[in-house]
Amino acid sequence: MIRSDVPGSFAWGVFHERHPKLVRQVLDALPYGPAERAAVERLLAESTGGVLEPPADDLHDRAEWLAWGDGLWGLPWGEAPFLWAESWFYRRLLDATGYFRPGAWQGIDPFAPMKNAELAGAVVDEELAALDGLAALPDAQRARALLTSALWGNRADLSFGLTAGADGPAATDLVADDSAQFWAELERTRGGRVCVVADNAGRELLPDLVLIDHLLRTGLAARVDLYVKPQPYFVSDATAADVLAALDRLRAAPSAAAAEVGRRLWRAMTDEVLTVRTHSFFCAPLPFPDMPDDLRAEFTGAAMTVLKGDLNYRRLVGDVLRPPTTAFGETVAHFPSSVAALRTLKSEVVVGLDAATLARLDGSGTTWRTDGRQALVQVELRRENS
Ligand SMILES: O=P(O)(O)OC[C@H]1O[C@](O)(CO)[C@@H](O)[C@@H]1O
Repeated sequence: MIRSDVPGSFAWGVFHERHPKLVRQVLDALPYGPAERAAVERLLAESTGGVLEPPADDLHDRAEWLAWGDGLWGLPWGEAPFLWAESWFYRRLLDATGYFRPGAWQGIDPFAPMKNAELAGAVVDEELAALDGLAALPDAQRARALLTSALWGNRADLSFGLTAGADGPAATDLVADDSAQFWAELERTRGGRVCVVADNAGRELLPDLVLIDHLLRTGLAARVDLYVKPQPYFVSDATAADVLAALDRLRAAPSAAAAEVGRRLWRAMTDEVLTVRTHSFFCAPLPFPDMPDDLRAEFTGAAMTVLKGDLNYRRLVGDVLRPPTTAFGETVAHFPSSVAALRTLKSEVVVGLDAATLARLDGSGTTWRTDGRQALVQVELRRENS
């Protein structure tokens, strides 16, 4: 299990380098009062040098967190599993900013200013304008381009931008590519239900929505269930409000093709062909094998579940350091439907690489596991359910 108590490690850097910058951004972006500011600063101090204080009495989800943290309360933060500690950090940040408490800040997404700025950027118009050029392409070629955009859209993650620099690294490599299998399976199950577990809002969610429109428009999916977070999480993770903002951005885009995608998706939502769904599990500090039965039942029978992004990947294959040549299928046998992971590599976890690729990456002298320059499309089929 990865922990964040080794100075210099990636996980240590997330708590000791990334979170302080994030906290500054949050406090600069909204005029929180002294009580919220002090609570956020206390959280930063606790999470970088203190112990895990048990949840306060007034937390509405106190009982769940007490149970999830059983055996961890009172330990230094770095001794908790990395994914657990990150998840608790974001839960506590919402508490500190008053997100759940009656008052002026209730329901205010502390990351909204960053998400809004990203969505408003001129670069988004440029990205959407590219859709006009894709319209004339044959379906298969357009499909490839849309999958690629959804995949690399994961690089636009705002949290990642905090350490990667404004432009981020260049997209250079696909370390595993099951995309042919992805399209072949969707063709085989044509007309089925596809689940998409979203990751980030803004520049990742836009290409995700365009891909969903393609699946619906071409009949590869008759229905799509789009899963988002029930509350702000990991900085840029998409909530239902972010889906609506992205839909508006598409509908109002100068690009005719993008605006048409927005209108089609709007209709798809009103017709319940596209449903936006959520579940408290998506903000729980748990891996997918521990998902509750009601959510498991929703994925069961889907023709395919597409899991976007790094965090979903960690929850899917486990936040542990396995030999990277471990078969992907071995790590996702717990999942109730066929799965496709679309992810750029932004944490140390990776499986399903072939030995030659691994040797090349290890010999490259780069921080390939975490620098976001590599991406993967990994598919595992569960045919008895489709
Ligand atoms: O947005 P993504 O692709 O899930 O990536 C978020 C990643 O950023 C990190 O939070 C690092 O801060 C990783 O722990 C996490 O996997």
